[in-house]
Amino acid sequence: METPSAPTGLDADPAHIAAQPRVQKVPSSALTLFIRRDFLSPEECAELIARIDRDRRPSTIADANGDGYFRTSETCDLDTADPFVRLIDAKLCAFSGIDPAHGEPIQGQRYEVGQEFKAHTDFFDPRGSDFPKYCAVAGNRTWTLMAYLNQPAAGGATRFPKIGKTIQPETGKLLAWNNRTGPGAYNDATLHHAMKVRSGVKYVITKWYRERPWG
Ligand SMILES: O=C(O)CCC(=O)C(=O)O
Ligand SMILES: [Fe+2]
Repeated sequence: METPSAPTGLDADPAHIAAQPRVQKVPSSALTLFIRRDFLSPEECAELIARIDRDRRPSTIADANGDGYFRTSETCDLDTADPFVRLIDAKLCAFSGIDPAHGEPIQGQRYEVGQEFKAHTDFFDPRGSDFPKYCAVAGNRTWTLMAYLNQPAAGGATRFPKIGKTIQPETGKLLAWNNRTGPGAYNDATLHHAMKVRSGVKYVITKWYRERPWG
């Protein structure tokens, strides 16, 4: 793995992301969304999958809406003391250019056949009842980085219905998007649906950044 340079910004600079090798910008005036294929190597993905399989638990949601099938996957809080996880985190922070202090610990998500995470935004609804619980200290989410760790045999795409874009899982492929349009302004065009896996198992990691330092 290359040694990532130290990130310094409090928010991602889209120009910093766009300037990196092999980065594609999804054409959309409504949403800043980048794709970087092969961001993680197959070996890095395999190491992360092993940790997710070992430590997974049922996923949860904020502002539960009464739909018990809204998010049926499993989640893993990757160990922030694990040197391998720290390397992956540094690589993500170098890509985003955001100060690591603003990052939540990386999570893993695992979906079996029929499991999904229905259309949602990663930012928390400032009017939602769970907002103080999740956002009092660090504020809302700013950027999302998400990497697919494998390619399930069928299904498991990530659909952004408001911009009409569906992204297929591929081992090591990274997505990065801005959840905000400006300070305190959250972008509904980030709505996305982790669609049902039809065959095989799907694994991803998610890295979310906050308006203020985490914890
Ligand atoms: O698994 C995916 O494709 C998306 C995951 C996601 O949206 C999330 O964990 O917030
Ligand atoms: Fe999400």
